[in-house]
Amino acid sequence: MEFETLLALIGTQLIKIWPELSVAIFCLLSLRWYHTHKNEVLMHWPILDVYPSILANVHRIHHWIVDIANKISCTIVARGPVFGRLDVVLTSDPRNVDYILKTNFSNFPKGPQLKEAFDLLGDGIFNVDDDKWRLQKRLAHVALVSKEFRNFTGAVTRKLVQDALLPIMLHAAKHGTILDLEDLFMRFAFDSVFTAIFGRSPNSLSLSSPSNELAEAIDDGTEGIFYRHVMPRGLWKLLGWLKVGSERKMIEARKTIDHHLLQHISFKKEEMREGIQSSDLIAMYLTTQAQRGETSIHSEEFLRDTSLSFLFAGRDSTGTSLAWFLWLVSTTPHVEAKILEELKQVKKRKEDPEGLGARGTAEPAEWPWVFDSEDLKELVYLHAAMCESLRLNPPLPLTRRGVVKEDVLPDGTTVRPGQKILISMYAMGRLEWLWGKDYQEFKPERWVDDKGRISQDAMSKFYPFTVGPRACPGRNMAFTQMKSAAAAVLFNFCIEVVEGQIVNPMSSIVLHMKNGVRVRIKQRVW
Ligand code: HEM
Repeated sequence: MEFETLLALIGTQLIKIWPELSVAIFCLLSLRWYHTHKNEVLMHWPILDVYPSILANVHRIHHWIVDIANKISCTIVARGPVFGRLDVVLTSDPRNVDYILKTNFSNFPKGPQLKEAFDLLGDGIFNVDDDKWRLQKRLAHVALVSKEFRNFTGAVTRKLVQDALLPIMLHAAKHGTILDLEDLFMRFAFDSVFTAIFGRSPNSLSLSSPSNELAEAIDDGTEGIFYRHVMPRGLWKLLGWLKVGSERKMIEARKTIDHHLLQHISFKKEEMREGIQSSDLIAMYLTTQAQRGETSIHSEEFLRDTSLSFLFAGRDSTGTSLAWFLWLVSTTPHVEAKILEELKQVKKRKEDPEGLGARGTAEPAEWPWVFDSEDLKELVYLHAAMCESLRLNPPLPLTRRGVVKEDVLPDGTTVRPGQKILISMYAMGRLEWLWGKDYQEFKPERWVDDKGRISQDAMSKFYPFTVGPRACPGRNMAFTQMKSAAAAVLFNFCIEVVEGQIVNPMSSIVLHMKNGVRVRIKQRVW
Protein backbone atom coordinates (compact mmCIF):
# COMPACT_ATOMS: atom_id res chain seq x y z
CA MET A 1 0.00 0.00 0.00
CA GLU A 2 1.24 3.42 -0.84
CA PHE A 3 2.18 5.83 1.91
CA GLU A 4 -0.53 8.40 0.96
CA THR A 5 -3.20 5.71 0.98
CA LEU A 6 -2.07 4.54 4.41
CA LEU A 7 -2.25 8.11 5.73
CA ALA A 8 -5.73 8.59 4.28
CA LEU A 9 -6.89 5.34 5.90
CA ILE A 10 -5.54 6.33 9.30
CA GLY A 11 -7.11 9.79 8.92
CA THR A 12 -10.53 8.24 8.11
CA GLN A 13 -10.27 5.93 11.15
CA LEU A 14 -9.28 8.85 13.41
CA ILE A 15 -12.21 10.93 12.23
CA LYS A 16 -14.53 8.00 13.06
CA ILE A 17 -13.26 7.67 16.62
CA TRP A 18 -12.58 11.35 17.37
CA PRO A 19 -14.96 11.61 20.36
CA GLU A 20 -13.32 8.61 22.12
CA LEU A 21 -9.90 9.94 21.17
CA SER A 22 -10.60 13.42 22.59
CA VAL A 23 -11.77 11.90 25.88
CA ALA A 24 -8.64 9.71 26.05
CA ILE A 25 -6.34 12.66 25.36
CA PHE A 26 -8.20 14.80 27.93
CA CYS A 27 -7.84 12.00 30.54
CA LEU A 28 -4.14 11.55 29.78
CA LEU A 29 -3.46 15.27 30.04
CA SER A 30 -5.48 15.49 33.26
CA LEU A 31 -3.56 12.53 34.73
CA ARG A 32 -0.25 14.03 33.75
CA TRP A 33 -1.31 17.40 35.21
CA TYR A 34 -2.49 15.70 38.38
CA HIS A 35 0.80 13.79 38.79
CA THR A 36 2.85 16.96 38.32
CA HIS A 37 0.78 18.91 40.85
CA LYS A 38 -0.46 16.27 43.32
CA ASN A 39 2.10 17.10 45.99
CA GLU A 40 1.42 20.78 45.84
CA VAL A 41 -0.23 22.22 48.93
CA LEU A 42 -2.91 23.96 46.91
CA MET A 43 -4.14 23.20 43.39
CA HIS A 44 -6.29 25.51 41.26
CA TRP A 45 -8.32 23.09 39.12
CA PRO A 46 -10.21 24.13 36.01
CA ILE A 47 -13.88 24.88 36.88
CA LEU A 48 -13.59 23.57 40.47
CA ASP A 49 -10.62 25.80 41.42
CA VAL A 50 -9.45 24.96 44.97
CA TYR A 51 -12.47 22.86 45.90
CA PRO A 52 -10.80 19.43 45.41
CA SER A 53 -7.91 20.62 47.61
CA ILE A 54 -10.38 21.68 50.31
CA LEU A 55 -12.08 18.28 50.18
CA ALA A 56 -8.73 16.45 50.30
CA ASN A 57 -7.68 18.45 53.38
CA VAL A 58 -10.97 18.95 55.17
CA HIS A 59 -9.92 16.46 57.89
CA ARG A 60 -6.81 18.59 58.67
CA ILE A 61 -8.05 21.99 57.63
CA HIS A 62 -6.11 24.06 60.19
CA HIS A 63 -2.76 22.34 59.50
CA TRP A 64 -3.41 22.71 55.78
CA ILE A 65 -3.91 26.48 56.18
CA VAL A 66 -0.56 26.60 58.05
CA ASP A 67 1.07 24.72 55.13
CA ILE A 68 -0.40 27.22 52.68
CA ALA A 69 0.86 30.16 54.75
CA ASN A 70 4.37 28.74 55.23
CA LYS A 71 4.87 27.20 51.77
CA ILE A 72 2.86 29.38 49.39
CA SER A 73 1.75 32.72 50.79
CA CYS A 74 0.13 34.27 53.86
CA THR A 75 -2.70 35.45 51.61
CA ILE A 76 -4.45 33.49 48.87
CA VAL A 77 -7.59 34.12 46.87
CA ALA A 78 -9.78 31.05 46.33
CA ARG A 79 -12.65 31.40 43.90
CA GLY A 80 -14.04 27.90 44.39
CA PRO A 81 -16.36 26.08 41.99
CA VAL A 82 -18.04 28.27 39.41
CA PHE A 83 -21.46 27.41 40.88
CA GLY A 84 -20.42 27.55 44.55
CA ARG A 85 -19.93 31.28 45.28
CA LEU A 86 -16.94 30.50 47.52
CA ASP A 87 -14.78 33.54 46.60
CA VAL A 88 -12.64 33.66 49.72
CA VAL A 89 -9.57 35.68 50.62
CA LEU A 90 -7.67 33.66 53.22
CA THR A 91 -5.05 35.58 55.15
CA SER A 92 -2.73 35.17 58.12
CA ASP A 93 -0.55 38.18 57.34
CA PRO A 94 -0.47 40.33 60.51
CA ARG A 95 -0.33 43.56 58.44
CA ASN A 96 -3.55 42.60 56.65
CA VAL A 97 -5.17 41.46 59.88
CA ASP A 98 -4.40 44.75 61.65
CA TYR A 99 -5.73 46.66 58.66
CA ILE A 100 -8.98 44.64 58.50
CA LEU A 101 -9.70 44.47 62.21
CA LYS A 102 -8.36 47.88 63.29
CA THR A 103 -7.23 50.47 60.74
CA ASN A 104 -10.14 50.19 58.29
CA PHE A 105 -12.54 48.38 60.62
CA SER A 106 -15.70 49.95 59.15
CA ASN A 107 -14.98 48.52 55.68
CA PHE A 108 -14.90 44.95 57.00
CA PRO A 109 -18.07 44.14 58.97
CA LYS A 110 -19.19 40.62 59.78
CA GLY A 111 -21.86 41.13 57.10
CA PRO A 112 -25.06 39.34 56.04
CA GLN A 113 -23.32 36.21 54.68
CA LEU A 114 -21.75 35.46 58.06
CA LYS A 115 -25.04 36.09 59.82
CA GLU A 116 -26.70 33.59 57.51
CA ALA A 117 -24.10 30.88 58.28
CA PHE A 118 -24.24 31.60 62.04
CA ASP A 119 -28.02 32.12 62.16
CA LEU A 120 -28.19 29.86 65.22
CA LEU A 121 -26.72 32.75 67.24
CA GLY A 122 -29.57 35.02 66.10
CA ASP A 123 -28.90 38.71 66.78
CA GLY A 124 -26.23 37.92 69.41
CA ILE A 125 -23.09 40.06 69.67
CA PHE A 126 -21.03 37.76 67.40
CA ASN A 127 -23.46 38.13 64.51
CA VAL A 128 -24.42 41.78 64.27
CA ASP A 129 -22.85 45.02 63.01
CA ASP A 130 -23.39 48.75 63.37
CA ASP A 131 -25.88 50.03 65.96
CA LYS A 132 -27.04 46.59 67.07
CA TRP A 133 -23.44 45.61 67.74
CA ARG A 134 -22.62 48.92 69.47
CA LEU A 135 -25.52 48.47 71.93
CA GLN A 136 -24.41 44.93 72.77
CA LYS A 137 -20.78 45.89 73.02
CA ARG A 138 -21.70 48.63 75.52
CA LEU A 139 -23.80 46.25 77.63
CA ALA A 140 -21.11 43.54 77.56
CA HIS A 141 -18.46 46.07 78.53
CA VAL A 142 -20.50 47.45 81.45
CA ALA A 143 -21.03 43.93 82.80
CA LEU A 144 -17.59 42.45 82.19
CA VAL A 145 -15.56 45.32 83.65
CA SER A 146 -17.79 45.89 86.70
CA LYS A 147 -16.21 44.94 90.00
CA GLU A 148 -19.45 43.28 91.05
CA PHE A 149 -19.44 40.88 88.08
CA ARG A 150 -15.70 40.19 88.34
CA ASN A 151 -16.02 39.35 92.05
CA PHE A 152 -19.00 37.16 91.31
CA THR A 153 -17.28 35.18 88.53
CA GLY A 154 -14.08 34.93 90.59
CA ALA A 155 -16.05 33.37 93.46
CA VAL A 156 -17.92 31.04 91.06
CA THR A 157 -14.66 29.76 89.59
CA ARG A 158 -13.05 29.21 92.96
CA LYS A 159 -16.07 27.28 94.25
CA LEU A 160 -16.19 25.16 91.10
CA VAL A 161 -12.49 24.33 91.36
CA GLN A 162 -12.71 23.49 95.05
CA ASP A 163 -16.06 21.68 95.18
CA ALA A 164 -16.20 19.93 91.83
CA LEU A 165 -13.00 19.87 89.76
CA LEU A 166 -10.52 18.82 92.45
CA PRO A 167 -12.83 16.19 94.04
CA ILE A 168 -13.34 14.56 90.62
CA MET A 169 -9.59 14.46 90.09
CA LEU A 170 -9.01 13.09 93.58
CA HIS A 171 -11.55 10.37 92.92
CA ALA A 172 -9.80 9.49 89.63
CA ALA A 173 -6.43 9.43 91.43
CA LYS A 174 -7.72 7.11 94.15
CA HIS A 175 -9.48 4.71 91.79
CA GLY A 176 -7.01 4.81 88.89
CA THR A 177 -9.77 6.05 86.58
CA ILE A 178 -8.70 7.41 83.20
CA LEU A 179 -10.09 10.88 82.50
CA ASP A 180 -10.53 12.73 79.22
CA LEU A 181 -9.04 16.17 79.84
CA GLU A 182 -11.14 17.82 77.18
CA ASP A 183 -14.43 16.45 78.45
CA LEU A 184 -13.48 17.43 82.00
CA PHE A 185 -12.64 21.03 81.11
CA MET A 186 -15.54 21.50 78.73
CA ARG A 187 -17.78 20.59 81.68
CA PHE A 188 -15.83 22.91 83.95
CA ALA A 189 -16.11 25.80 81.46
CA PHE A 190 -19.81 25.11 80.81
CA ASP A 191 -20.70 25.24 84.51
CA SER A 192 -18.54 28.26 85.08
CA VAL A 193 -19.94 30.37 82.23
CA PHE A 194 -23.52 29.14 82.70
CA THR A 195 -23.39 30.21 86.36
CA ALA A 196 -21.88 33.56 85.33
CA ILE A 197 -24.82 34.07 82.94
CA PHE A 198 -27.78 32.73 84.94
CA GLY A 199 -26.57 32.73 88.54
CA ARG A 200 -27.14 29.00 89.08
CA SER A 201 -24.93 26.00 88.43
CA PRO A 202 -26.10 23.27 86.03
CA ASN A 203 -23.76 20.79 87.83
CA SER A 204 -22.56 19.11 84.66
CA LEU A 205 -19.13 18.79 86.30
CA SER A 206 -19.80 15.96 88.68
CA LEU A 207 -18.63 12.42 89.31
CA SER A 208 -21.48 10.83 87.40
CA SER A 209 -20.65 12.88 84.22
CA PRO A 210 -24.36 13.48 83.54
CA SER A 211 -25.47 13.95 79.96
CA ASN A 212 -25.99 17.58 79.09
CA GLU A 213 -28.58 18.21 76.38
CA LEU A 214 -27.87 21.92 76.07
CA ALA A 215 -24.07 21.48 75.72
CA GLU A 216 -24.57 18.66 73.18
CA ALA A 217 -26.95 20.82 71.15
CA ILE A 218 -24.37 23.64 71.13
CA ASP A 219 -21.77 21.13 69.85
CA ASP A 220 -24.13 19.97 67.08
CA GLY A 221 -24.79 23.57 66.13
CA THR A 222 -21.05 24.34 66.02
CA GLU A 223 -20.46 21.32 63.79
CA GLY A 224 -23.25 22.39 61.43
CA ILE A 225 -21.79 25.91 61.19
CA PHE A 226 -18.41 24.42 60.21
CA TYR A 227 -19.98 22.37 57.40
CA ARG A 228 -21.67 25.52 56.15
CA HIS A 229 -18.19 26.99 55.71
CA VAL A 230 -16.80 24.15 53.59
CA MET A 231 -19.89 23.25 51.53
CA PRO A 232 -21.15 25.34 48.63
CA ARG A 233 -23.98 27.53 49.96
CA GLY A 234 -26.51 26.02 47.58
CA LEU A 235 -25.80 22.54 48.93
CA TRP A 236 -26.32 23.30 52.61
CA LYS A 237 -29.40 25.33 51.74
CA LEU A 238 -30.73 22.25 49.90
CA LEU A 239 -29.91 19.97 52.88
CA GLY A 240 -31.80 22.41 55.11
CA TRP A 241 -34.79 22.43 52.80
CA LEU A 242 -34.78 18.61 52.69
CA LYS A 243 -34.12 18.50 56.47
CA VAL A 244 -31.29 15.97 56.14
CA GLY A 245 -27.63 15.58 57.20
CA SER A 246 -25.86 18.30 59.15
CA GLU A 247 -28.74 20.72 58.53
CA ARG A 248 -31.22 18.36 60.16
CA LYS A 249 -28.94 18.30 63.22
CA MET A 250 -28.88 22.10 63.17
CA ILE A 251 -32.69 22.27 63.21
CA GLU A 252 -32.85 19.88 66.16
CA ALA A 253 -30.03 21.70 67.97
CA ARG A 254 -31.88 25.00 67.65
CA LYS A 255 -35.07 23.51 69.14
CA THR A 256 -33.18 22.08 72.14
CA ILE A 257 -31.19 25.28 72.71
CA ASP A 258 -34.31 27.47 72.55
CA HIS A 259 -36.21 25.18 74.89
CA HIS A 260 -33.48 25.24 77.57
CA LEU A 261 -32.51 28.89 77.32
CA LEU A 262 -36.06 30.23 77.35
CA GLN A 263 -36.75 28.15 80.44
CA HIS A 264 -33.69 29.56 82.26
CA ILE A 265 -34.52 33.11 81.21
CA SER A 266 -38.01 32.72 82.57
CA PHE A 267 -36.64 31.38 85.93
CA LYS A 268 -34.30 34.35 86.09
CA LYS A 269 -37.04 36.88 85.48
CA GLU A 270 -39.20 35.21 88.10
CA GLU A 271 -36.35 35.38 90.65
CA MET A 272 -35.85 39.06 89.91
CA ARG A 273 -39.56 39.77 90.31
CA GLU A 274 -39.34 38.09 93.71
CA GLY A 275 -36.49 40.46 94.59
CA ILE A 276 -33.78 37.77 94.71
CA GLN A 277 -30.46 39.58 94.23
CA SER A 278 -27.69 38.23 92.00
CA SER A 279 -24.67 39.60 90.15
CA ASP A 280 -24.94 37.33 87.11
CA LEU A 281 -24.90 38.60 83.53
CA ILE A 282 -28.64 38.47 82.86
CA ALA A 283 -29.36 40.27 86.13
CA MET A 284 -26.76 42.91 85.22
CA TYR A 285 -28.29 43.36 81.74
CA LEU A 286 -31.82 43.72 83.12
CA THR A 287 -30.66 46.20 85.76
CA THR A 288 -28.84 48.28 83.12
CA GLN A 289 -31.99 48.17 81.03
CA ALA A 290 -34.08 49.49 83.92
CA GLN A 291 -31.55 52.28 84.60
CA ARG A 292 -31.06 53.38 80.98
CA GLY A 293 -34.46 52.65 79.54
CA GLU A 294 -33.07 50.33 76.83
CA THR A 295 -36.35 48.50 76.38
CA SER A 296 -35.26 46.22 73.50
CA ILE A 297 -33.02 44.14 75.74
CA HIS A 298 -35.87 42.91 77.90
CA SER A 299 -37.27 40.69 75.15
CA GLU A 300 -36.94 36.92 75.44
CA GLU A 301 -35.35 36.82 71.99
CA PHE A 302 -32.65 39.31 72.90
CA LEU A 303 -31.85 37.49 76.14
CA ARG A 304 -31.83 34.12 74.31
CA ASP A 305 -29.38 35.42 71.69
CA THR A 306 -27.22 37.08 74.34
CA SER A 307 -27.02 34.11 76.68
CA LEU A 308 -26.28 31.72 73.80
CA SER A 309 -23.52 33.98 72.47
CA PHE A 310 -21.89 34.18 75.89
CA LEU A 311 -22.26 30.43 76.46
CA PHE A 312 -20.59 29.82 73.10
CA ALA A 313 -17.92 32.48 73.72
CA GLY A 314 -17.04 31.42 77.23
CA ARG A 315 -17.50 27.67 77.28
CA ASP A 316 -15.86 26.47 74.10
CA SER A 317 -12.92 28.84 74.27
CA THR A 318 -11.98 28.41 77.93
CA GLY A 319 -12.71 24.67 77.99
CA THR A 320 -10.60 23.78 74.97
CA SER A 321 -7.79 26.20 75.99
CA LEU A 322 -7.47 24.53 79.38
CA ALA A 323 -7.33 21.06 77.85
CA TRP A 324 -4.62 22.07 75.33
CA PHE A 325 -2.67 23.91 78.02
CA LEU A 326 -2.63 21.04 80.51
CA TRP A 327 -1.77 18.53 77.79
CA LEU A 328 1.19 20.66 76.65
CA VAL A 329 2.43 21.29 80.20
CA SER A 330 2.09 17.64 81.24
CA THR A 331 4.14 16.54 78.26
CA THR A 332 6.86 19.18 78.78
CA PRO A 333 8.38 18.46 82.22
CA HIS A 334 10.74 21.45 82.40
CA VAL A 335 7.83 23.84 81.80
CA GLU A 336 5.76 22.09 84.45
CA ALA A 337 8.66 22.36 86.92
CA LYS A 338 9.00 26.12 86.34
CA ILE A 339 5.26 26.71 86.80
CA LEU A 340 5.30 24.68 90.02
CA GLU A 341 8.27 26.68 91.30
CA GLU A 342 6.35 29.95 90.79
CA LEU A 343 3.28 28.51 92.51
CA LYS A 344 5.41 27.29 95.43
CA GLN A 345 6.60 30.86 95.95
CA VAL A 346 3.00 32.12 96.02
CA LYS A 347 2.06 29.51 98.61
CA LYS A 348 5.12 30.37 100.69
CA ARG A 349 4.26 34.07 100.68
CA LYS A 350 0.67 33.26 101.69
CA GLU A 351 1.70 31.02 104.57
CA ASP A 352 4.46 33.26 105.77
CA PRO A 353 3.74 36.82 104.56
CA GLU A 354 6.28 38.45 106.89
CA GLY A 355 9.02 36.02 105.89
CA LEU A 356 9.44 34.91 109.50
CA GLY A 357 10.25 31.33 108.65
CA ALA A 358 8.50 28.33 110.18
CA ARG A 359 7.75 30.16 113.45
CA GLY A 360 5.62 32.70 111.57
CA THR A 361 3.48 30.08 109.88
CA ALA A 362 -0.07 30.12 111.23
CA GLU A 363 -1.62 26.72 110.38
CA PRO A 364 -0.16 23.72 108.58
CA ALA A 365 -1.21 23.87 104.93
CA GLU A 366 -4.42 22.08 104.04
CA TRP A 367 -4.76 19.81 101.04
CA PRO A 368 -5.81 20.61 98.33
CA TRP A 369 -4.30 24.04 97.96
CA VAL A 370 -6.46 26.48 95.95
CA PHE A 371 -4.93 29.81 94.90
CA ASP A 372 -6.67 33.20 95.01
CA SER A 373 -6.92 34.60 91.50
CA GLU A 374 -5.37 37.89 92.70
CA ASP A 375 -2.20 36.02 93.72
CA LEU A 376 -1.85 34.48 90.26
CA LYS A 377 -2.12 37.77 88.35
CA GLU A 378 1.52 38.69 88.67
CA LEU A 379 2.99 35.28 87.78
CA VAL A 380 5.06 35.86 84.66
CA TYR A 381 5.93 32.27 83.72
CA LEU A 382 2.38 30.93 84.15
CA HIS A 383 1.09 33.78 81.97
CA ALA A 384 3.84 33.15 79.40
CA ALA A 385 2.98 29.44 79.27
CA MET A 386 -0.70 30.26 78.70
CA CYS A 387 0.08 32.72 75.91
CA GLU A 388 2.33 30.10 74.31
CA SER A 389 -0.39 27.47 74.50
CA LEU A 390 -2.93 29.93 73.01
CA ARG A 391 -0.45 30.79 70.23
CA LEU A 392 -0.21 27.14 69.22
CA ASN A 393 -3.86 26.30 69.83
CA PRO A 394 -6.14 29.33 69.66
CA PRO A 395 -9.62 28.06 70.60
CA LEU A 396 -11.23 30.15 67.87
CA PRO A 397 -8.89 29.33 64.99
CA LEU A 398 -10.65 31.41 62.34
CA THR A 399 -12.64 34.58 62.08
CA ARG A 400 -14.47 35.96 59.11
CA ARG A 401 -15.34 39.37 57.66
CA GLY A 402 -17.18 40.78 54.64
CA VAL A 403 -16.11 43.69 52.39
CA VAL A 404 -18.15 46.88 51.94
CA LYS A 405 -16.05 48.77 49.35
CA GLU A 406 -13.24 47.61 47.09
CA ASP A 407 -9.97 48.02 48.94
CA VAL A 408 -6.31 47.03 48.74
CA LEU A 409 -4.80 45.19 51.71
CA PRO A 410 -1.29 46.13 52.89
CA ASP A 411 0.24 43.14 51.07
CA GLY A 412 -1.27 44.35 47.77
CA THR A 413 -4.26 41.96 47.58
CA THR A 414 -7.37 43.63 46.17
CA VAL A 415 -10.60 42.74 47.93
CA ARG A 416 -14.06 43.35 46.55
CA PRO A 417 -17.63 43.48 47.88
CA GLY A 418 -19.13 39.97 47.94
CA GLN A 419 -15.85 38.30 48.91
CA LYS A 420 -15.42 36.62 52.28
CA ILE A 421 -12.25 37.30 54.21
CA LEU A 422 -11.09 34.43 56.40
CA ILE A 423 -8.43 35.23 58.98
CA SER A 424 -6.61 32.23 60.43
CA MET A 425 -5.39 32.90 63.97
CA TYR A 426 -4.19 29.28 63.97
CA ALA A 427 -1.79 29.98 61.09
CA MET A 428 -0.76 33.35 62.58
CA GLY A 429 0.63 31.53 65.61
CA ARG A 430 2.59 29.14 63.38
CA LEU A 431 4.19 31.39 60.79
CA GLU A 432 7.82 30.37 60.50
CA TRP A 433 9.03 33.85 59.47
CA LEU A 434 7.24 35.39 62.47
CA TRP A 435 8.05 32.88 65.25
CA GLY A 436 11.25 31.26 63.98
CA LYS A 437 12.26 27.75 62.93
CA ASP A 438 11.13 26.35 66.29
CA TYR A 439 7.59 27.70 65.80
CA GLN A 440 6.09 24.25 66.47
CA GLU A 441 7.75 23.95 69.89
CA PHE A 442 6.01 24.78 73.14
CA LYS A 443 8.43 27.38 74.54
CA PRO A 444 6.95 29.79 77.11
CA GLU A 445 10.39 31.46 77.26
CA ARG A 446 9.62 33.35 74.05
CA TRP A 447 7.11 35.43 76.03
CA VAL A 448 9.59 36.56 78.70
CA ASP A 449 11.94 39.49 78.02
CA ASP A 450 15.50 40.08 79.32
CA LYS A 451 14.15 41.79 82.42
CA GLY A 452 11.97 38.81 83.32
CA ARG A 453 8.74 40.56 82.29
CA ILE A 454 6.15 39.59 79.69
CA SER A 455 7.73 40.49 76.34
CA GLN A 456 5.89 43.34 74.60
CA ASP A 457 7.47 42.26 71.34
CA ALA A 458 5.83 38.82 71.59
CA MET A 459 2.53 40.36 72.76
CA SER A 460 2.41 42.50 69.62
CA LYS A 461 2.11 39.22 67.64
CA PHE A 462 -0.59 37.74 69.89
CA TYR A 463 -3.89 37.29 68.02
CA PRO A 464 -5.94 34.52 69.75
CA PHE A 465 -8.34 37.16 71.16
CA THR A 466 -8.04 39.19 67.90
CA VAL A 467 -7.46 42.95 67.93
CA GLY A 468 -9.41 46.16 67.31
CA PRO A 469 -12.94 47.18 68.36
CA ARG A 470 -14.25 43.60 68.15
CA ALA A 471 -11.43 42.00 70.13
CA CYS A 472 -12.63 39.65 72.85
CA PRO A 473 -14.07 41.56 75.83
CA GLY A 474 -13.82 38.41 77.99
CA ARG A 475 -10.02 38.17 77.81
CA ASN A 476 -9.33 39.08 81.45
CA MET A 477 -12.14 36.88 82.71
CA ALA A 478 -10.78 34.00 80.62
CA PHE A 479 -7.23 34.38 81.95
CA THR A 480 -8.50 34.56 85.54
CA GLN A 481 -10.59 31.41 85.16
CA MET A 482 -7.92 29.46 83.31
CA LYS A 483 -5.14 30.39 85.73
CA SER A 484 -7.24 29.50 88.79
CA ALA A 485 -8.17 26.10 87.40
CA ALA A 486 -4.74 25.27 85.92
CA ALA A 487 -2.80 26.35 89.02
CA ALA A 488 -5.00 24.27 91.37
CA VAL A 489 -4.81 21.22 89.11
CA LEU A 490 -1.05 21.33 88.57
CA PHE A 491 -0.21 22.09 92.18
CA ASN A 492 -2.29 19.26 93.64
CA PHE A 493 -2.00 16.58 90.96
CA CYS A 494 0.41 15.05 88.47
CA ILE A 495 -1.15 14.40 85.08
CA GLU A 496 0.21 11.47 83.08
CA VAL A 497 -0.89 11.40 79.46
CA VAL A 498 -1.78 7.84 78.40
CA GLU A 499 0.84 6.75 75.88
CA GLY A 500 0.18 6.09 72.21
CA GLN A 501 -2.35 8.84 71.61
CA ILE A 502 -2.13 11.23 68.69
CA VAL A 503 -3.54 14.54 69.78
CA ASN A 504 -4.71 16.62 66.84
CA PRO A 505 -7.20 19.44 66.35
CA MET A 506 -10.62 18.67 64.97
CA SER A 507 -11.70 20.44 61.79
CA SER A 508 -14.19 22.80 63.34
CA ILE A 509 -14.84 26.47 64.03
CA VAL A 510 -13.72 25.72 67.62
CA LEU A 511 -10.34 24.07 68.15
CA HIS A 512 -11.58 20.91 69.87
CA MET A 513 -9.28 17.89 70.09
CA LYS A 514 -10.15 15.21 67.56
CA ASN A 515 -10.41 12.41 70.12
CA GLY A 516 -9.86 14.25 73.38
CA VAL A 517 -6.82 13.31 75.47
CA ARG A 518 -6.87 10.51 78.02
CA VAL A 519 -4.87 10.94 81.22
CA ARG A 520 -4.10 9.22 84.53
CA ILE A 521 -4.10 11.33 87.67
CA LYS A 522 -1.87 11.06 90.73
CA GLN A 523 -2.02 13.11 93.86
CA ARG A 524 1.08 15.34 94.03
CA VAL A 525 3.23 14.83 97.07
CA TRP A 526 5.30 17.84 98.16
C1 HEM B 1 -9.39 31.58 76.04
C2 HEM B 1 -10.52 32.18 76.04
C3 HEM B 1 -11.08 33.06 74.94
C4 HEM B 1 -10.58 33.31 73.70
C5 HEM B 1 -9.30 32.81 73.06
C6 HEM B 1 -11.52 34.18 73.04
C7 HEM B 1 -11.38 34.65 71.75
C8 HEM B 1 -12.27 35.49 71.13
C9 HEM B 1 -12.17 35.91 69.76
C10 HEM B 1 -11.10 35.47 68.77
C11 HEM B 1 -13.20 36.74 69.51
C12 HEM B 1 -13.48 37.47 68.20
C13 HEM B 1 -14.41 36.61 67.37
C14 HEM B 1 -14.74 37.26 66.05
O1 HEM B 1 -14.63 38.46 65.88
O2 HEM B 1 -15.12 36.50 65.15
C15 HEM B 1 -13.97 36.84 70.71
C16 HEM B 1 -15.11 37.59 70.84
C17 HEM B 1 -15.88 37.61 71.97
N1 HEM B 1 -15.61 36.99 73.17
FE1 HEM B 1 -14.02 35.83 73.58
N2 HEM B 1 -12.55 34.45 73.90
C18 HEM B 1 -12.31 33.80 75.08
C19 HEM B 1 -13.10 33.80 76.20
C20 HEM B 1 -14.21 34.58 76.38
C21 HEM B 1 -14.99 34.66 77.59
C22 HEM B 1 -14.70 33.89 78.89
C23 HEM B 1 -16.01 35.52 77.34
C24 HEM B 1 -17.10 35.98 78.26
C25 HEM B 1 -17.86 35.19 78.93
C26 HEM B 1 -15.88 35.99 75.97
C27 HEM B 1 -16.73 36.87 75.35
C28 HEM B 1 -16.61 37.28 74.04
C29 HEM B 1 -17.59 38.14 73.37
C30 HEM B 1 -18.87 38.70 73.98
C31 HEM B 1 -17.12 38.35 72.07
C32 HEM B 1 -17.78 39.18 70.95
C33 HEM B 1 -17.11 40.54 70.84
C34 HEM B 1 -17.63 41.39 69.70
O3 HEM B 1 -18.04 40.87 68.66
O4 HEM B 1 -17.61 42.61 69.87
N3 HEM B 1 -14.78 35.40 75.42
N4 HEM B 1 -13.39 36.05 71.68
